[in-house]
Amino acid sequence: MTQHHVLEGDSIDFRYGDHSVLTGVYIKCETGKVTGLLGRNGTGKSTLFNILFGTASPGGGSVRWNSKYVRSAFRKNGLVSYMPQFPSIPGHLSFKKLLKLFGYDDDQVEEVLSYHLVKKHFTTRISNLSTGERKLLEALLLLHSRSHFVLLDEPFSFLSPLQVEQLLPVVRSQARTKGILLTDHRYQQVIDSSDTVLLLKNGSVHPIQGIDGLKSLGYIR
Ligand SMILES: Nc1ncnc2c1ncn2[C@@H]1O[C@H](COP(=O)(O)OP(=O)(O)OP(=O)(O)O)[C@@H](O)[C@H]1O
Repeated sequence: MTQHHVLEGDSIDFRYGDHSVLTGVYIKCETGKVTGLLGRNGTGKSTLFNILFGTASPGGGSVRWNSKYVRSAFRKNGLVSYMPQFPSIPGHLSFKKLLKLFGYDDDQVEEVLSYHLVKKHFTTRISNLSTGERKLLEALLLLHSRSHFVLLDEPFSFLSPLQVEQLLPVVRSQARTKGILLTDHRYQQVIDSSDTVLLLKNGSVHPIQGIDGLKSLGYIR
């Protein structure tokens, strides 16, 4: 049986100069679950992801893995993978070379090769793909990593409706063994794919129950 893991951000404060972005935020991500984070533009979702990943330091509060303080989560092998908002995989590589670079074993390579897009573009230079194709390949790459946690910043943006339909079941199936935290402006897809939905508003995180919850907090009309 797979061990249960929990990644938490607790009492997180973050500011850029005079601009307070996050105040006393608590967020939890656990293996076996998808946590969806919603929020309007500029509310601090990417900032929070960077703090959990360890590439930004909060002014206050802490990040914990299984109740133990963790300073730079990205430095811990196999702990957390992070897909930033904009495609970040190096353009001069092929997906095949990328898998080798990431140390994927034969089983992982076989898993990702089951996707039509991966098979079709296995040896294509990443720079020769469309933004949507790059984004989908990157999401598939991270979702099949051996990390306990996967953070996906806007995985559905740039994707066509069909690509979104392809990605959703992968998110769900990979959450059987991983903890997935995702944020996206396609709120219906976030609601559909998440076990827990949170809204970041005015620097704080609020638990949300479906569309009505989003309406009552003014995220949608
Ligand atoms: N380097 C920076 N210097 C100053 N302010 C910044 C910097 N980066 C981001 N901000 C501000 O911090 C706030 C949070 O930004 P962040 O990118 O985390 O928001 P977001 O919720 O991810 O937005 P979006 O949905 O548009 O991607 C915004 O108001 C933004 O203007």
